[in-house]
Amino acid sequence: ENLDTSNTLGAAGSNTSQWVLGPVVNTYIRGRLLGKGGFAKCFEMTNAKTQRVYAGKIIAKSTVTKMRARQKLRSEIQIHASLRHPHVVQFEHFFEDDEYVYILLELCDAQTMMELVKRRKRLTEPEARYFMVQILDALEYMHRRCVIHRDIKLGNVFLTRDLQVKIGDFGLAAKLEYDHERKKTICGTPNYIAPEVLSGKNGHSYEVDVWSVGVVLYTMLIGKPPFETTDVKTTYKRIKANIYTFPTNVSISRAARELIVSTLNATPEQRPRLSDIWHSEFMQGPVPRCLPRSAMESEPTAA
Ligand SMILES: COc1cc(C(=O)NC2CCN(C)CC2)ccc1Nc1cc2c(cn1)c(C)nn2-c1cc(Cl)cc(CCC(N)=O)c1
Repeated sequence: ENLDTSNTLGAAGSNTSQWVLGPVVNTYIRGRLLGKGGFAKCFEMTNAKTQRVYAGKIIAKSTVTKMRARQKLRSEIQIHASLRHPHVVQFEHFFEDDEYVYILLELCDAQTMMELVKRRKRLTEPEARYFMVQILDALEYMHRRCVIHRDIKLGNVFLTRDLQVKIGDFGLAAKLEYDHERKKTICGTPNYIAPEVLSGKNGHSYEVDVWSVGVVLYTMLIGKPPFETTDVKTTYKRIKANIYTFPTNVSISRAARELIVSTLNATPEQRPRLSDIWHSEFMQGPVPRCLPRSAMESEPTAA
């Protein structure tokens, strides 16, 4: 191989890729396709030497042609690479060659909370608290580092084999340069988008992640998102008008309802701060220390 110091892709077979990292050659075996998202395809990638398996997001440069999209990708990599936390997907490495950008990330064997909630229909309140603790932990860490995730949704809450939460996908994240900075724009459509992002009047900040936590909590307990409709425009109208209901056939505690209502406040300043959510009545309830693997399939029976 040309042992130059840049990360170049050695000439190898289609499923194996070699990167010459200065004197060290890293060979990765590309495995099965795990899924697609945005410009990326995600494969299992195994480091031939260490046998460690990663989630490798591979983006064809030919699809990321506009400066805006390239800047977004650079920003995702820059922000994600700067984070290290037990409940944030670990950013391992990133390489590029003439055709592709490769982002090696921590593999989460149990996929995301979207699959879990789909399979279970809805979660119990103790289970929701178990996940909320880890999501709040990760978000407090990000906010302390002036990072807003801006796309917190079930599909971005990844789960390890032992059902530990790992927040991923920093494709819509933003780093604030100073504390009271208000972001004016966001390119891309967050699923659980906050009203102030839609109106764009006075910018948005950390409160958008609190809004999304409310949407995640509602979705875990009810089984579907509060503003979901068949078409995006109607969903946006409901978000702007703050129209959502608690279905009568699903019973949730008053404390859960109160926490959801407080986080889904149309006025960002009136929402609780992340630190306030810890002291909400809902979060004082019992929190399982861990969840049995069977929670992926059925409601844990009271031990
Ligand atoms: C073993 O680990 C996984 C397995 C699967 C899986 O079984 N996917 C099946 C593959 C077969 N098809 C038919 C159904 C889904 C899916 C995800 C896994 N793990 C897994 C996937 C991961 C990550 C960590 N860990 C990270 C970080 N980013 N991504 C990532 C990245 C992209 Cl671009 C797209 C997707 C899929 C959509 C989604 N949000 O889940 C995921």
